[in-house]
Amino acid sequence: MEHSVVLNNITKKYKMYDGNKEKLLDILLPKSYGEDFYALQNVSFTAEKGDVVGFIGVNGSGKSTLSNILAGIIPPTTGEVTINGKTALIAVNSGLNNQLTGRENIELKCLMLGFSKAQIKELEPEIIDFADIGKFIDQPVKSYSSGMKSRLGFAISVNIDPDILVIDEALSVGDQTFADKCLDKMNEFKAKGKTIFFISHSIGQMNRFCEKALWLEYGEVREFGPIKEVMPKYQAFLKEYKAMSASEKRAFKEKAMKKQAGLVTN
Ligand SMILES: Nc1ncnc2c1ncn2[C@@H]1O[C@H](COP(=O)(O)OP(=O)(O)OP(=O)(O)O)[C@@H](O)[C@H]1O
Repeated sequence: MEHSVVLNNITKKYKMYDGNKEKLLDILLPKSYGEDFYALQNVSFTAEKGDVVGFIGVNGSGKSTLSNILAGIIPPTTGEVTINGKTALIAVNSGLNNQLTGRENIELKCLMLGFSKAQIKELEPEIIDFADIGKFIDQPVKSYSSGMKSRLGFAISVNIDPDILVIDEALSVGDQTFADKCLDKMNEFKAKGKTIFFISHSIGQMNRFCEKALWLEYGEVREFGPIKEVMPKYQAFLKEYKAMSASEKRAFKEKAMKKQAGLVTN
């Protein structure tokens, strides 16, 4: 098997700001808390070429942070990331320059990836056709709806022929027709043996599309394995979590936040 992505002991640490989050921590952790916040802690896993991995976990567990690290958008604080191939991230509100028009964004992204002017000229109509956003292609991206941004982001990412595709909630905006078109393209990529990381709030979509699942719990890997084995455990956890009383939920969240603030290690 050929390794596509190897993550070794990845940690992503953020500094806490003076915003609501700090106030929330003040309420939950009145005694003391670190200034640091660990969005990811000691995350290690290997994905083989052709793996289709779903990231699962409750809100704030680190799925998008991990996607951004895989796509090279942000670096980890510590740990090693080995990526064999060209990665493309498809996410809502990510990777597009708001000041530039859609067409200029296409050109910029392609230039950054090392495409020649001639290659860009050839690719551009395909991307514009896939995005299907009409004359908005020559308007600045800041005037786009989130669905339009997602369409353009998806169109660019799938047409630059990446080896590794990271799809973060991109199908949750926009209409069903476009989502179906994207799913077709994703299945085409899967059939070609490309490596795919997929985040969706739809458990059905994850079960249908992914072969493996990485379950993140407040920044740590709780399980990684075949989705058929991991998803039922995650769903059992969700059921248990939903059945908790308000005080049990609070205790669970408090423990997680202390962990993420680096105050407890287990
Ligand atoms: N730039 C940042 N500065 C500080 N904290 C951040 C930053 N980005 C993310 N975080 C925090 O890191 C944690 C993980 O966030 P992330 O967006 O990766 O989670 P997620 O699993 O994708 O959540 P969701 O399902 O809600 O999208 C969250 O508590 C979030 O508030």
